[in-house]
Amino acid sequence: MIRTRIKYCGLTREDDLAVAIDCGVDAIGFVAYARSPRFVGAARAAELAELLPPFVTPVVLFVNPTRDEVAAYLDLIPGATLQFHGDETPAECGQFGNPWIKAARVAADGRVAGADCDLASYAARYVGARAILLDAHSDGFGGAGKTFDWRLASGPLALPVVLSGGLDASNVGAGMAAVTPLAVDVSSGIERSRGIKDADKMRSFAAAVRAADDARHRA
Ligand SMILES: O=C(O)c1ccccc1N[C@@H]1O[C@H](COP(=O)(O)O)[C@@H](O)[C@H]1O
Repeated sequence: MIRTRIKYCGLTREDDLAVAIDCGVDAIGFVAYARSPRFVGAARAAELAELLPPFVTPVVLFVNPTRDEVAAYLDLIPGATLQFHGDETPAECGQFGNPWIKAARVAADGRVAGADCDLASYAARYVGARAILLDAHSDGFGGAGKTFDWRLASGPLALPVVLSGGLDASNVGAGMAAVTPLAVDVSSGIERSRGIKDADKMRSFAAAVRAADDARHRA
């Protein structure tokens, strides 16, 4: 039985990274969106990525970047997976040759914000992605700590699902039961303040994911 992968996103500090690694996470996200309070520049992201052990994937998160912005991160972290949260086209996401993930901002009516289609059509459109990341529609482009109606994501999609948006230790098990994602991704729910992670919350979140996996395997 495959265990649910865990990605912690928006890390900015070495101490937080050490705890995340100790939690056994599979991926760490660095935010390359300059308007985010979790923003880290390419050099700082590379410094942090250097500390990752083998088999923990660095992910760099963009919102409508220029080609040069992405290239600046890839120069320093060539093996990074790219995560796109804006209105990037499939061709724009795929042009770097790196693995990439496309975020869908799910609105209350099941439509994908900025795309005027439902989730199934959106996933089919981005079929070159490694996965579709589901986040709640919010005023910004994501990372708002807001959940969406998980029932909207219970049907089959053309891509593996990364469940995200307002997850924390108290609700991630329910989200996993509703969506059966490949992975879960969290930022706000493991923070003390924007960009500053909380060790206890990181540990509780990982434990909650493991407990939900164990419960599913026993059922
Ligand atoms: O983290 C940010 O500031 C951010 C900015 C712009 C787009 C996405 C962003 N974060 C990602 O959003 C999801 C959900 O985050 P949360 O757990 O609800 O805070 C996650 O993938 C973040 O990495």
